[in-house]
Amino acid sequence: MTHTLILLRHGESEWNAKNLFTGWVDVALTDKGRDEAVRGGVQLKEAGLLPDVVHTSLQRRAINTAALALDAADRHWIPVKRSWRLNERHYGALQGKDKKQTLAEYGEEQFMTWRRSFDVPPPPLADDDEFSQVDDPRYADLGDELPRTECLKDVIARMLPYWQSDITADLRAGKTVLVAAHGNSLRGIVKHLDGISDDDIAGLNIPTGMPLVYRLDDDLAPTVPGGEYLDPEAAAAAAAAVANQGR
Ligand SMILES: O=C(O)[C@@H](CO)OP(=O)(O)O
Repeated sequence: MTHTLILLRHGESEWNAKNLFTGWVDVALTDKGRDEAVRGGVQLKEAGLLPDVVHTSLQRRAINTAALALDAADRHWIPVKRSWRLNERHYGALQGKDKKQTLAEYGEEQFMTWRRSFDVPPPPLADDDEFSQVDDPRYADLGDELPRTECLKDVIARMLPYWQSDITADLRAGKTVLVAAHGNSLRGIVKHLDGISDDDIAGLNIPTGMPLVYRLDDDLAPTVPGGEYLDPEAAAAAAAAVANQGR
């Protein structure tokens, strides 16, 4: 039996458009981002890929992307499950900072270490920072698990328990599963699925609003490594633009 998993990064957010490090800051989609989400849903419908269940983060850019895409695919009625474990990587003290200015101030090596190294997190965000989540009611139950910064390794460590408990359960039950999440939480899922090395994952970027489809075998291993974008050319160009942010 083949299992179908669809990964969808949210459409362009207001801070993507402004080129700011975002992380756990709960910014909205832009008009372009909403259009991307609708287009992603139309593509799913045209390809006959109809989700039976959707998993999202607790952040409005992913939540609203899922709603818009599913509405466009006539699947707005399916069950929704949400978890903070699918949130974007917490970007620590970089949250709210301009990517171009950060590159100019700290140089290429430090900038790329913070953006794409596997195990070096940015400096932690202070609890009294305007972009902190310490008083956010949606994370009130997290206690000591509430991050102040994360590297990709940390994201994978907090994402995998949810992958194993909830997402794989739906896949094994034969459901077509949509995961609407974020650039770095989805990079974590892709790294896990494709067995990408800690070094090589630095070169993988996920574009906004473009469904990435994985067909998985009984061991939940991809039958096509890397999965398949429904519009591969547009996805490659958009992923290159993500890689070049700050330049
Ligand atoms: O700012 C962020 O939270 C992420 C995703 O937009 O950026 P980056 O691609 O630089 O990790």
